Amino acid sequence: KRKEDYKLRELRIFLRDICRKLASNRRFYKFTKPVDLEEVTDYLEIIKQPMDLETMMTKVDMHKYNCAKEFLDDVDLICANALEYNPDKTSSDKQIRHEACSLRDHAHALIDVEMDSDFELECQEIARRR
Ligand SMILES: CC(=O)c1csc(NC(=O)C2C[NH2+]C2)n1
Repeated sequence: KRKEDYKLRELRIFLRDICRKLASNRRFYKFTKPVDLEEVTDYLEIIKQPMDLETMMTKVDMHKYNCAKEFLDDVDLICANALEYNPDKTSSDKQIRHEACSLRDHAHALIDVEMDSDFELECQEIARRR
C-alpha cells in the first residue's frame, strides 16, 4: 500500500544516515567492508554469515530492511562474528572485540536517540505483515 511505502522510504533515509555515521567513525574501520577472503583465508571456515557496514548500506538500498530492529540484527551479527573470530587473550584480539562491542552499543544508542519509538513500532507491524 502507498502509505506503508512512504513509511519504509522514511525508514531507508533514516537507516542510511545511521549507517553513514557508523562507517565514518575510524574506530569501526575494520567493520566497514567485507573481510578480504584472500587475506583472511580461514574466515569462512569459522564465520558462516559474514556482515559489514557496506553490505548493510546496499541492503538498505535494496529494501531489505522493513524496520530498525532488522537493521540492528545485522549490526549485532557484525559484532558476534568479530567476537567469534577473535577469541584469544592477545591484545590484537582484545582490541577488535572492544571495537565490535563499541560498534554494537553505538548503533543501538544512535537509533534509541534518533528514532521515534511509535514509528519503529509501525515499521515492525509492516515487517510482520510482509
Ligand atoms: C572483521 C573481523 O572480525 C576481523 C578482521 S581481521 C580480524 N582478526 C585478525 O586479523 C587477527 C587478530 N587475531 C586474528 N578480525
